[in-house]
Amino acid sequence: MSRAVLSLGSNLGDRLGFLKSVIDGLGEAVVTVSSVYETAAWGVTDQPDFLNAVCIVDDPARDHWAWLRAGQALEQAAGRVREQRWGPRTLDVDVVTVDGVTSEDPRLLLPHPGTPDRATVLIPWLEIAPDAELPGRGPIRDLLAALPAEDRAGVRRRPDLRLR
Ligand SMILES: Nc1ncnc2c1ncn2[C@@H]1O[C@H](COP(=O)(O)OP(=O)(O)OP(=O)(O)O)[C@@H](O)[C@H]1O
Ligand SMILES: Nc1nc2c(c(=O)[nH]1)N=C(CO)CN2
Repeated sequence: MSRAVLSLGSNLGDRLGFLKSVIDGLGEAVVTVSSVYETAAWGVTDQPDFLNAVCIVDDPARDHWAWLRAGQALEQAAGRVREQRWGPRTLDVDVVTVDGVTSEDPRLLLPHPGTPDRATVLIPWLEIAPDAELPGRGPIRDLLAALPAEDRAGVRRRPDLRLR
């Protein structure tokens, strides 16, 4: 299967540049890119704001593992150092869904299990795919509506920042 939803995040260094490196690096595989959002950190809240975005990618030559590897290679290229769980990072690329694939392998959980709880993923994804459903969980607009209002309020669109 070839079509995937990727979530991008950065809260260290050249945040916009790191998000752009994903769009540039994946090149023609990128179908749709959301706006950039400035978001309050969840998980570990005592860290700088993130820039987050979501993109839809499609490449018949790539399976779900290839999307994970592509994301990890881009994280490496951005100089990402794995330190604290949910801590600051130059670039995070999560595979949110891959069409037709569910996986319980801890190296690649699909759909990404954090998705229903993360306004930082659901808001940009809803922007580019208003009718999207999270496999097994229903429409993403319903998942977003079920989140606390303060989670949604922490995600602010930045129309002045563009990925392409
Ligand atoms: N759907 C997925 N997308 C990306 N990585 C995944 C996925 N499922 C499992 N992983 C695994 O998660 C591991 C840790 O990823 P990472 O350090 O980016 O976690 P995190 O971003 O801190 O937390 P979270 O995964 O909750 O967003 C990776 O080594 C990867 O193999
Ligand atoms: N706002 C926001 N907070 C986070 C994010 C993120 O992408 N955006 N990613 C994390 C680890 O994956 C931890 N916290």
